[in-house]
Amino acid sequence: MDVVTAEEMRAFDRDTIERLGIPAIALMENAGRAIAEEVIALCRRRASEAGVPGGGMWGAGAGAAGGVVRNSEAGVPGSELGRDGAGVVGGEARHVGAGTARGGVWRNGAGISGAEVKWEGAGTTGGGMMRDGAEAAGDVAGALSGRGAPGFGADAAGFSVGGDAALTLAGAGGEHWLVLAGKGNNGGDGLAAARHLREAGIAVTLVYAAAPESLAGEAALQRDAAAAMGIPAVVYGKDALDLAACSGIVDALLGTGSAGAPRGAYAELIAAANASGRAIVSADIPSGLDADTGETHEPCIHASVTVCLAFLKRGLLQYPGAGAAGRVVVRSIGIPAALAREGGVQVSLLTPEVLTARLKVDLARRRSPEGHKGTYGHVLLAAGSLRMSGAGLLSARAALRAGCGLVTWALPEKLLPYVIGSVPELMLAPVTGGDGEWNAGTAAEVLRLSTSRDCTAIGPGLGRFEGDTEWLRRLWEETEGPMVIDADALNILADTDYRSWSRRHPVILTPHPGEMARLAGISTAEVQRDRIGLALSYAVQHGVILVLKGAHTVIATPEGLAYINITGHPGMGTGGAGDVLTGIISGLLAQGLEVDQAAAFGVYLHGLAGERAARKRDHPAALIAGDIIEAL
Ligand SMILES: NC(=O)C1=CN([C@@H]2O[C@H](COP(=O)(O)OP(=O)(O)OC[C@H]3O[C@@H](n4cnc5c(N)ncnc54)[C@H](O)[C@@H]3O)[C@@H](O)[C@H]2O)[C@H](O)CC1
Ligand SMILES: [K+]
Repeated sequence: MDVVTAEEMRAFDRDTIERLGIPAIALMENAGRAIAEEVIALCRRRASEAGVPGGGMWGAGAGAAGGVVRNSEAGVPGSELGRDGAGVVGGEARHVGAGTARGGVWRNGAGISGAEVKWEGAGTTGGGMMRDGAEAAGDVAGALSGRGAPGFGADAAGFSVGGDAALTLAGAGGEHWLVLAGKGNNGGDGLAAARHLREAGIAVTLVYAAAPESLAGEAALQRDAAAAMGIPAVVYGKDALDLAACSGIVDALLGTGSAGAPRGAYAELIAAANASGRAIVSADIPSGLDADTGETHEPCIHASVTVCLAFLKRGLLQYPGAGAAGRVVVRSIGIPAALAREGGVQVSLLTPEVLTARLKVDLARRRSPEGHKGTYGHVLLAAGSLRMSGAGLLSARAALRAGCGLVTWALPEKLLPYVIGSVPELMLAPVTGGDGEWNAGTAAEVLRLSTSRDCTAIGPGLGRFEGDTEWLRRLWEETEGPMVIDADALNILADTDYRSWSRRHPVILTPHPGEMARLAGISTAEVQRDRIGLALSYAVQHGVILVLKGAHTVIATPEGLAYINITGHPGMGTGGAGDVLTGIISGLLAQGLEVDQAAAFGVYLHGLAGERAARKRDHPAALIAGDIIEAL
């Protein structure tokens, strides 16, 4: 799945309209439908969670034709809102109960609109106007003939008609949604959605953030269509408004055209929507979110669901924005996905499909029946010190669990007696250093060890020592095979300009935000401000694979590509989890994966193992790094 910036989004929008000839209004209609479908899906989920039969919050029977539906459960008068000003003034909300007869061209079950209605079973196809929405979720033929829905056997001779299930909500009569509409196209999306919600029998009131006459282009067209349908509307600041007096809110205030912190009415509506306690469905992005960096301005919508249009936006994957979006659903609106590939989009969500199709990773990690430990490679690990011996053990064990054949752990000789037998599968290579700490004189020994290993990992529990920069430079320039640099080895790099160092084999750096801050010479807060942007620029400038750890780890490559991982668990914020990741990545490298494959797949597996390990604990806080290894 591609991940885009606001600018890329606008370019693909323009290309679709101008080159492919798809009218902008068509895209907006599709956006509106997608938003409405997700609102209806939320209503269904909410109703089923409330244990209300019939799929609707109030049950199919409650939707009496045109009747006033009171939703006593939520303490919110259902349809009275638009009638007597208990909530929203400015026109009456027309309440189309589920039972109200009205025509409507049915869409096929897949929810794909089309002029033709597909007749299941009868084998014939043809257009047709069908009865109202009461039977929408059921089977019209069955209802018409009074018999049950056609199954097999005696009833098979009849035919059935599927309805537009995605835009139908049993018990819709009790729902009343407010659509907060900005004056841009995000607002236009919301206005289009309002019509579809009305079609589903849901009462809707539009809340314009700006004077409706200030809308232009497609948004103005949507405004007029909504008015022509008699959808009630109020203007913020002119009409009385109580955002809590509804059953849900569509946030269509600001989208990718937003700049800076929300201002004026927009800011006030965002704050009021958050304060309402009502479920909020955001169009494209939560209003107040920076679509590129994930920065949340003050105020920013906290959505239950974000219906992201066409392509996933970078800001929805980066905290704090990722924490404001709720459940993110990416919906196609008619902009071809291929435009992202053709347009050179750099960032992908790290999914199994991306691992397979773009990184060519064999997720099954198939093994030859003739394989032996030599087949699966040999990791050299230069790590551990008297006070941090565990880091070496964790990395070494993780490499073995990741599937490599052999691991040699080079460690200060004084540690040896204490770790012998800790991991029987591990080979130990003591290097000289009397006091249990590393020293600059060990570079030659590590280099000698590296000549017969497939990759080298340096850093976990290493500590700092006199001459460590020159020590690392020798290893950087002279070790064979790919190298993984972590922990204190990263701090050594941060203290020097290593871009002058020569390197024949690729390098993976695995900093957490604090180590990244030191590497980039900025504050940790600045690192977190735009993780994707920073990781990409650093990886390209320094010619390394950069694994910027944290919630939604970013894997960036020297070629300017990035993958965003979303496996993992907050319980993984525990000492040693990074050492485990270093081991996993090294173990994959030893098995012959390329550096980008090993980094991305290693992060992905590390996160999955963390999720699995957390589930095994009574509380995820009890998760420790070793649990992650055992869950691989
Ligand atoms: N593929 C697409 O790009 C599609 C986009 N769609 C929707 O359109 C919006 C982007 O619309 P745009 O008109 O560019 O801007 P916005 O609607 O996001 O709002 C900008 C609007 O608000 C004013 N404004 C900007 N910043 C602020 C602020 N900080 N405070 C207050 N007001 C602000 C500004 O003056 C503009 O008037 C995209 O997100 C999609 O939802 C369609 O779906 C079609 C395809
Ligand atoms: K929005």
